[in-house]
Amino acid sequence: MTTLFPSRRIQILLPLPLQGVLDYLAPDDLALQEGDFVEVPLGSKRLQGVVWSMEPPPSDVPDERLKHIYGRFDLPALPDSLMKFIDWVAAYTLSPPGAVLKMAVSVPRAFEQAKSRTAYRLAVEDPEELTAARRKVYDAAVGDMPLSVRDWRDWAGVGEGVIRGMVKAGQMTAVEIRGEDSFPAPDTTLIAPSLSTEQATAGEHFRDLVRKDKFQASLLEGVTGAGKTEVYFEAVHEALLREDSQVLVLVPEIALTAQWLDRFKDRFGEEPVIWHSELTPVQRRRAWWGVIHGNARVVVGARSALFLPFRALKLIVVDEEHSPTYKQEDGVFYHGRDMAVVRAHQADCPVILASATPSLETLVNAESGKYDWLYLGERHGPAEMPDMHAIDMRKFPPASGEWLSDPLREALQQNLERGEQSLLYLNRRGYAPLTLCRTCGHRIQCPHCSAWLVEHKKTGRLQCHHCGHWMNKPRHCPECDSEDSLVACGPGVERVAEEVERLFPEARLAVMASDELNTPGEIRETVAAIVRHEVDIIVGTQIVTKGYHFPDLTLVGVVDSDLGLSGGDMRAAERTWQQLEQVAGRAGRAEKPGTVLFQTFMPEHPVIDALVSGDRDNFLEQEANAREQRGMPPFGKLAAVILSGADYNAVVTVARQLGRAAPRLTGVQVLGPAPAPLAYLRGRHRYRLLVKTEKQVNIQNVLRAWLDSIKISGGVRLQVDIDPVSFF
Ligand SMILES: Nc1ncnc2c1ncn2[C@@H]1O[C@H](COP(=O)(O)OP(=O)(O)OP(=O)(O)O)[C@@H](O)[C@H]1O
Ligand SMILES: [Zn+2]
Repeated sequence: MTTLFPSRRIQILLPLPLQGVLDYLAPDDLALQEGDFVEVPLGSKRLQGVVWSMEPPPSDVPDERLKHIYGRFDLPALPDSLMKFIDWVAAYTLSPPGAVLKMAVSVPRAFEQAKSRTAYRLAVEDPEELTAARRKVYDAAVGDMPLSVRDWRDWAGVGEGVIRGMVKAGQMTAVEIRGEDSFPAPDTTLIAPSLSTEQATAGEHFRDLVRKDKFQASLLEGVTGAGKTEVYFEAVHEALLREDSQVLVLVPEIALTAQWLDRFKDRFGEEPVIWHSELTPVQRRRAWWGVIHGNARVVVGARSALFLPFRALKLIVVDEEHSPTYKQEDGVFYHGRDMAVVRAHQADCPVILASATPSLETLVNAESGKYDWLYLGERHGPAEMPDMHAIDMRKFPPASGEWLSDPLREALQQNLERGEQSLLYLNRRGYAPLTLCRTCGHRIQCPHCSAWLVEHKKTGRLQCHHCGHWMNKPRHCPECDSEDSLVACGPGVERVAEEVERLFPEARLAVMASDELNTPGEIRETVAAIVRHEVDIIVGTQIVTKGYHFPDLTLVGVVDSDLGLSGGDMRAAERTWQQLEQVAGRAGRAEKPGTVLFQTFMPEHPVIDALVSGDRDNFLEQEANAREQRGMPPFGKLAAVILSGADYNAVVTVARQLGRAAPRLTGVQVLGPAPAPLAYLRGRHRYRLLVKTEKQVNIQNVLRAWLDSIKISGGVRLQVDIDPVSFF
């Protein structure tokens, strides 16, 4: 094609996992700047991309060979700080920049002009009068956001008829919304709760940092129930006092933050803008538009919110910064907490990492003075830290097929009699983790994964927790065909709940696990029922550890404190301590004192000792020393290379090639290849290699040189995980 108009060469990044930017031509008279959204031809397709550079370096491709862009979208440009962040994340994680860009712009119909449409908003006067189904809808409402009938249906997990019925009954009102409708601004004039001295000191420190308007990372550490949220709300408030400012709060699991949202609304009069992967397309688009146009002032979201196009980010908060859910382990592998610090650096604003159980990585940075370190040593109000005790299961073994020891049973009984709430914690979904044949010893495995199938009694199924494969529980052993010979081994929450029902038939029981509580609405419902004290005993998995505040909950029993301690990776002890400290932290958060009982076969284990004695400093110091001696993070660097494929031989061949080509450099050590602990996952065989380097080594360069030297074929997928968190 000959050029009719004078044009210039620009570089476009497309949201595709291609290697880099592509050169295009743009007409001279089209006002363009870096960050602009444009439409371009690629092959036979029309694609949306972003102008990445207006001054591309010289290339061998002559202008005549280049294609012209079609045009520019009427959207604000992608902010410079986000473009830098995308490049940085791509380089750090060894991902194509386009794959990272995709996370920032994967918004349905982001580029179209919005059409107006009808949505419905709740107008319920007295929730007590609602039918059970309508109550579900009411409880599912997260904020005042109007939704379409279909979105309400999905969100609340009810039929469309329920929604239409509510509209008819005047319990919902119709509103016309446009995709780019702006969000109401938070109210900064409301009266704040009065802070304790230590809360106020920390709060003032953060206000100061926000006023300075510069990058600074801080650790906000405080015992469970210390009121960390109130304290970082001070910083949020200060940031909101600035015109057009934006704030990002990351939380580990957005579906579980109903209580947090209520508190935000109490403090700022409005709901924040919510961002996570399960938003409906309309919600997603509206939030994204709000952020790029600047009227979304506070966003609370999952890790992916880091890639939203904030124009004027003045503060980032990472709540529960220790949480493993911040790590993304597919596509672009990244750690949300670490990337939040980078994002803040590029936006030149403060970042607050909050936790009662900070990660070792963050503690090391706080200790070295790199991060500011604020500490809250006391619970808010009259609440005291709970009493913690270990129950030595060697001395109090439960009968076969039972899981609660006598001391724990007695404590439950007494708590029931006092009319207080108890929580039994076991981080295992389902009824039993293993089904075994009594006759031949056969264990029922997933055909697609090297994992046992987990029995779920409620559905009568055996289910794989990795790939979702399931089968009905058979009467006959699939191996030896004996009838009624299959037995359930070990406990899951359903089985513990069964034991509680047997022991305390009069107690009102709630099971909280991600199986039972699928929709966010149902989780919200259960949480509300617990707060209303319509539940006496809760049996739950790790989803109950997520920052909940139940004033009448005074007893926490950990069914198996040793789960996760044996045979684990380098973070097993740290992670177990964090989980147990967090779950223990649910006890006694208001006037009534709390007790925590840890059932364990290893009462002398350092983790149990740290919990019971409260001497976490000593425990964490030992953990840090052990890691330092082995050159493990944060004292050295680590990366995992994961190979997978349907063809076992192809995977092994590539793994061996990589092993042979492993770099032999000082300060660099390659471990493996070895079959992954989960050697077969979703129908793919898996091998792993670990690269460990000294801190000053540029591990990305080492990896690039090494991995580029190998040709990968036979359908083998290679994934790089910098700073791996899990090692399965
Ligand atoms: N200054 C205050 N005034 C009134 N209420 C407060 C104050 N500080 C904290 N609270 C209340 O105390 C409870 C515990 O606070 P919060 O949930 O923020 O603790 P936390 O430090 O985040 O604990 P965890 O780490 O266990 O989640 C909440 O119900 C909160 O509203
Ligand atoms: Zn499976």
